[in-house]
Amino acid sequence: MTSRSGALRLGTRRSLLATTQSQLVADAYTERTGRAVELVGVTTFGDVTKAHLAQLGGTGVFVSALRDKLVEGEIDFAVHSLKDLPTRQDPRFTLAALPARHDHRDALVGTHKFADLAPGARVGTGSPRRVAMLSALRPDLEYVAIRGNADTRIGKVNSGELDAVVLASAGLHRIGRDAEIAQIFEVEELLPAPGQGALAVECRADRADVIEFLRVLDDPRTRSAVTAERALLAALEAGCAAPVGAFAADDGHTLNLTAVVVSIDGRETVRKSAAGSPSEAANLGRLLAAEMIAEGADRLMGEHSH
Ligand SMILES: NCc1[nH]cc(CCC(=O)O)c1CC(=O)O
Repeated sequence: MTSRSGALRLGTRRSLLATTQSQLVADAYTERTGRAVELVGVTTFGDVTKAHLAQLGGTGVFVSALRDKLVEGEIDFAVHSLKDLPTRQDPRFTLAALPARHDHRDALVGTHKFADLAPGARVGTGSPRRVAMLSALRPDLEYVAIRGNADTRIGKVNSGELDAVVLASAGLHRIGRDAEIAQIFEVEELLPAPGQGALAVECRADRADVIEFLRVLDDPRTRSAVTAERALLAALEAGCAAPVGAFAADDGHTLNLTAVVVSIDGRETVRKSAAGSPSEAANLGRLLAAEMIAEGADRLMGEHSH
């Protein structure tokens, strides 16, 4: 509450996805509390050097620039894509709210559905997880590593350089590009990244006042689901580039978690599900990870672990 107007200051990167996500959270906060939120643009090193860093394990660059502003007291909170946040908790910060997740799935952008792509068609994605799982379904397609924001990626389809690209459905909806979706993959076909589609509202752990204000944005069922997904990812000791998919859903009574680890060529898979109490979400994730490791999941991850 340190802006002159008394509004909470929300620091945001300047990309279209980041500003849209921040505005969504700001609007939800204002709607629920009647209080204003002031958006503060933060230019990060990662934004200046464009897409390259984001692929070189550089998502941390985006996160840490906003965290620096939290530490300096220039902003009160920040909104991240949860799947870009490292699973290792930094004790200086807390996830004050995990708003309701609306779509966790991956989407195919292009003119054809996945099954209708011609053999040899070129499908763009920068994610080893997506390549591994899609290769298992369609080993006859060519998977092309691509970088950059959604706009750049979709541009490669419109220019004819690629036949399709795979992106998170949630991001496409948020930036208003959902009309270009040819197909949404169900989790039986393509398990999303842990935390995909969820937003993380982060503030300093020592700001009890801000934590209290932001609590209204938290959705307990989303929190238990993504807690299980991220505990599993952490227990697998998988790096952000590892071919790990996970999805959990909390119906209010039971938390169901499904996870998969795929070898990079898509030929070998360890896929398992477990159910438990939402209050034991982290334990459920760790338990399932241990079972998957016992079945060889760590060997499949190979060079992509850590
Ligand atoms: N890794 C980049 C990233 N981080 C969050 C999203 C989309 C929104 C989300 O998953 O919450 C994306 C793009 C994508 O994977 O298509």
